[in-house]
Amino acid sequence: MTDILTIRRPDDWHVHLRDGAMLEAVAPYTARQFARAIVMPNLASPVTTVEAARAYRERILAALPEGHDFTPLMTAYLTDTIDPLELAAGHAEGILTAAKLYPAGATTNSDSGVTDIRNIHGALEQMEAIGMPLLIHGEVTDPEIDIFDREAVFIERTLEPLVRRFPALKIVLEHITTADAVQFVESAGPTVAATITPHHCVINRNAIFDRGIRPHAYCLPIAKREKHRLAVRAAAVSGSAKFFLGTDTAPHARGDKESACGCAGIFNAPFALESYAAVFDAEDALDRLEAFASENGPRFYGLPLNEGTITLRRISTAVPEQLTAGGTQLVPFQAGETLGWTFGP
Ligand SMILES: NC(=O)N[C@@H](CC(=O)O)C(=O)O
Ligand SMILES: [Zn+2]
Ligand SMILES: [Zn+2]
Repeated sequence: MTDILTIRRPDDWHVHLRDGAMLEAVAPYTARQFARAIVMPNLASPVTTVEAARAYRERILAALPEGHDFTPLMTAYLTDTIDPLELAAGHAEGILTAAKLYPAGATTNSDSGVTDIRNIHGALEQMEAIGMPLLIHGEVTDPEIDIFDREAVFIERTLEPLVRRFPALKIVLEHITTADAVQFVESAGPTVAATITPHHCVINRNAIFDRGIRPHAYCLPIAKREKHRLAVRAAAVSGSAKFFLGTDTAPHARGDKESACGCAGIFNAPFALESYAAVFDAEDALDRLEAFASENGPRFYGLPLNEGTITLRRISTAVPEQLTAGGTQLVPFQAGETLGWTFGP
């Protein structure tokens, strides 16, 4: 039995660091466990320009603890009117690592997102030409489509045609939640990959309605039925280079979650590696955690692997019921549970 697991320093390929007081409250958690993170651009005022990304990166760096060793990798928020040359300039300068497609209305702060994929064909052509990855929140927004089917229908209606039209475009289907997504990514060519969250490996949709309504288990894409959780979890631990770590840590203040119209998002940054380690351990796949957490992502993005290591020890960690930072109350994923692993440098 493995009790001490030392792996190359990992990265988080999907995080929401927010802004202002919330940024200061949450950034240290991600910086504690990860060397780099792909930072989502869905701020209240979305990050749509190189200047906005540069300024946001500065605010993130200013929010980090003294002596940190963390690099935020910035993304641009695609809109119907995004300028392809802005993306190219930001990518060439090393400010914009990737660009993010939010179908308008699909999730938190997506109102300025894309209303019709044809509106960004010019941007996608540009990105394909320069090797800039496209990151996708893959859900249709058609209100006729059942919320539990929105990812599968997006794959069929939008993603399949997109991959055919832009065969060289690097695409990351973010936070996959269905067997359909796993199957699509596995059967696609090497330009298509996916991130997997800890929560979609751990909970199915029953968790949202466990003896009452559970706002802290609500996120988008919403957790699906058990067979989908098992497929996503199997993909994460499979060893396939197409799947890598992206927590989708998405903090909202406790009061905004526990509300008549609660916000979507699960805050898992504080114990993300402990959560993933428990999953890989239960699947007898601890030997594959390093590839998932530290190798597959940078290889797909074409970035160097990190130097240095982190260590996970088989020592239990009690996840607190609540965390308070700078007056903000946050409920972490798996609050009140005990995880079998502890992260350390
Ligand atoms: N995942 C979520 O439920 N919420 C994210 C947005 C997103 O990643 O879709 C957020 O920004 O709150
Ligand atoms: Zn999303
Ligand atoms: Zn997200």
